[in-house]
Amino acid sequence: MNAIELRNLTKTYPLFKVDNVSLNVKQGYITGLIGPNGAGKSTLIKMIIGLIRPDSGSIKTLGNEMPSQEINIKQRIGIVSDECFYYEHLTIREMKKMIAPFYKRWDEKKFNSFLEQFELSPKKKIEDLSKGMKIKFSLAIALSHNAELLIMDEPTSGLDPVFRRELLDLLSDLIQDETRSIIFSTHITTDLERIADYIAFINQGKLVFNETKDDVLERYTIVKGDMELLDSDTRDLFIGIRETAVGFEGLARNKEEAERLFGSFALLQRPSLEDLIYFTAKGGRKHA
Ligand SMILES: Nc1ncnc2c1ncn2[C@@H]1O[C@H](COP(=O)(O)OP(=O)(O)OP(=O)(O)O)[C@@H](O)[C@H]1O
Repeated sequence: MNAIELRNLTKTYPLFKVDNVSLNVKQGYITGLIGPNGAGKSTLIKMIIGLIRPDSGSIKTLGNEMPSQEINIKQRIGIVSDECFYYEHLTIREMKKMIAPFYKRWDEKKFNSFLEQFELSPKKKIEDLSKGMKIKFSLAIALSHNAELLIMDEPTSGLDPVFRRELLDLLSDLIQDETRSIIFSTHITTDLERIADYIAFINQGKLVFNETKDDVLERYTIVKGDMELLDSDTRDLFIGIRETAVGFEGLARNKEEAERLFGSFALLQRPSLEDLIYFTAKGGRKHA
């Protein structure tokens, strides 16, 4: 089952295009959305939550089509973002009073207990909340109406390390019953290394891959070696290469082929998600 199904999604801006993206977000798992600055992550998320309309393509969320079944979808999803969708001059309590009646499955007790857990005073005005507090507030709202799908745009970027770790634990607990799903865009790739099951990688508006984290980190490899190992044939294996006075370091698209080509002459290491973004962006820029 898929929590989200994107088919041939396209959105064209004067200087940028989300280009024919098809992507399944699996139900019961955490999918991390990664990519360099300006890759199109927020644009994609905004299309999923109905803030902007695609030029073409289709979006199905929890089995319902956007935009025709948007109201039904909004009942069942939670959106977490530091972009404020609230009235700044209201207090947390006043804002909650406006939001809660919209949700059929609103749980007041749960909301109050999240406010306590997140150390948010209901008397505080939205405009006086820090970036991290705004994320905590939108998280409390999202978790208090039993959302089946959480859509999170950089939820951990404004959080201190202690709460960030707590949030990641909370998200891991949430998906344990396998009915809930989370899509989570972030630049803090170590968060995804900790909790994501799937990684969807976007670069320059195109989907590069959407696979399990383990498959991704197994398939690619970092290669470190002397410059004389690089010729026109071996260079083809690399998505991106960083050359220095003493040698090179690159991301190879196929670990087995790198092992066959370089044998014991180079050092092969498991990449991090950050390596994937760094070398893909670097490779793209070099050949642009
Ligand atoms: N309303 C708009 N009009 C024109 N261009 C836009 C608009 N919104 C976004 N863009 C452009 O679309 C591109 C993708 O932006 P987007 O915010 O989706 O990227 P992102 O992957 O979320 O980046 P970041 O990691 O920096 O947040 C950027 O080049 C941006 O300038």
